[in-house]
Amino acid sequence: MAVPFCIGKVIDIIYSPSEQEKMKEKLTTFCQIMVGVFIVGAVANFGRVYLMSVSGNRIINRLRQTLFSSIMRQEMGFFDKTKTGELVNRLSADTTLVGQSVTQNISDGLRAVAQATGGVGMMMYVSPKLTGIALLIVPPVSIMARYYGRFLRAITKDVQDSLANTTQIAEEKISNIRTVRAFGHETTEEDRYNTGIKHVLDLTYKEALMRAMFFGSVGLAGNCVVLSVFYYGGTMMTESQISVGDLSAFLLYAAYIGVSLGGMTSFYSEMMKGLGASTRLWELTDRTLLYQYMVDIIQVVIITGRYHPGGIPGGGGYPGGGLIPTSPVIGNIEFNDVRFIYPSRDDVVIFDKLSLLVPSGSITAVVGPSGSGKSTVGSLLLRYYDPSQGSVTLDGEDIKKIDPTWLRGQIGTVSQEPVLFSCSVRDNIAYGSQDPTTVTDEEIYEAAKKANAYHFINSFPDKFNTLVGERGQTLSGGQRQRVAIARAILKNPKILILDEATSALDAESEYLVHEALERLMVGRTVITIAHRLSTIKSADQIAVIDHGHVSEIGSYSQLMDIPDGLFRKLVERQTITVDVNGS
Ligand SMILES: Nc1ncnc2c1ncn2[C@@H]1O[C@H](COP(=O)(O)OP(=O)(O)OP(=O)(O)O)[C@@H](O)[C@H]1O
Repeated sequence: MAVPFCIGKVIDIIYSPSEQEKMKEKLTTFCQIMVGVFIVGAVANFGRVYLMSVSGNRIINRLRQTLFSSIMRQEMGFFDKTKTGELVNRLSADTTLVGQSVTQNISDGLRAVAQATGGVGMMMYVSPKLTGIALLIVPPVSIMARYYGRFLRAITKDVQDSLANTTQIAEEKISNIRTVRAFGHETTEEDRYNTGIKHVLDLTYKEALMRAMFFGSVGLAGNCVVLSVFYYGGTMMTESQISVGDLSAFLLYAAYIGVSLGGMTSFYSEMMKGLGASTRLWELTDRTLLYQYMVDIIQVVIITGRYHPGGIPGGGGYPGGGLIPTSPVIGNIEFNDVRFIYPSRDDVVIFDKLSLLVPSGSITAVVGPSGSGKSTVGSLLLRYYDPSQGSVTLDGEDIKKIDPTWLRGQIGTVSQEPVLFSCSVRDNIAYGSQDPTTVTDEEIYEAAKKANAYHFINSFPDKFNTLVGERGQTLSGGQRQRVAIARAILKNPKILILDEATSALDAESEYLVHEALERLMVGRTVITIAHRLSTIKSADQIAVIDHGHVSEIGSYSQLMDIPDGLFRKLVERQTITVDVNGS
């Protein structure tokens, strides 16, 4: 801010009637001062750019961490409603936009504000009268900025929402490219994506129009002010109210302010964009951090009568907190008059007064028509969801009171379509352990052997280091199942939930999977959602779920003896599959 002042002084020195030597001396002093000012300015600029970039990037980093950890802690109902692509977009695009607002923008904006404030101060010092004229720009620009800011904030929110939508389309279709291709819908999907992107483009056209109008108007207002200053300043100089040096300095300050006004305008618009984009981010982070946290804490206090500082139960999906039973798990599970409705579909009652006792160490086969709620039994036991009425108990303790992480640590699952992560076979098996980094190779091999997976893994060129591709798609269905079984074996849980694959594996694969499962089931409490007659026959009890409750329960022969029984009908209709070997 010293530069225009110094230049003004230099001009006055040049125009002042004094001796040449004295003038030279004064000039040298001023130039020396200016060199000093430039050096200080350069160092300050370096510090500003470097520190603001570093701190800004740290803010983005922290924002991403908070958002991801918030997503990880949401309840299952949230994931039923929210799409993956949208969340990925929030994590990448929205955080970047908010990040840009705080990095580059705050730094440039603060600089512009400081420059404008300093400039006005210096102008006041040089000529209060002319400053009064220059400041006439403030009211119209403020009014415009207010409306423009509101508009920009709203439209940025819309743009980010639309972008999240299109990312969602892309993510879903890319990750399921096989299905898209099998149905020959590549062009349909392209069109759908293009429609989404076109919507984003249309919104940005609107934004561009407003932005152009705003910038144009502010520029015009600025130029009018400069013109007025020229006019009045010129008049004042002819009347000797101001020196030529002061007028030059004043005009330079006005130019400085013009530049910083431009900076402030883009600072303001980027800030509004950042605020628009951040709306959804805060919604997501606050959802857990405040609302869910409070709800869960209150829930724990009501249920357990105690306050658990880390105590956020897992009905909300939140890991950690709740009671950790000190006695070893026996494995008695009981569903008592459970009523359950999925949060994302609140008009359909899935269970009403469902009661089921699963004794420790026994195998219970859950059967029933498709959509009757067999898999939901497992979801309730894992506390992905909580019943709205009734309770699920483990060894007599309501699982709502128990620390969900601990609870899930006692339960192993092998689902119909086991999901593997896109890492090595080894890492996928090690994922079964509470701390995958401490698992030894021997433990991995042992688990793979028990799961009948050792030989096929060793036949791969990279053996246990073979990468399985996204969701394990480079493995066959039977191989995926056996890796999932190895993972469950490594976990060594007291309780097992098996969701039998409905799609038939070939005889060899079927045999190997079946044998591995039999080995896995020994000495554990097992709930198996069974589709094959052989699994059902080997169960200690069979529970038939129909119309939201257990309609029949007993052994295979007991249920087959019920003349008009549902189980008998299911077997006769061959809804339950007879295995390849005829059992
Ligand atoms: N996350 C969810 N949100 C809303 N409704 C759901 C959800 N998951 C399942 N449902 C519904 O709940 C009902 C029971 O589903 P569930 O998967 O438990 O049935 P199932 O007996 O295991 O079916 P299948 O034998 O066909 O696998 C179905 O009507 C299903 O549409």
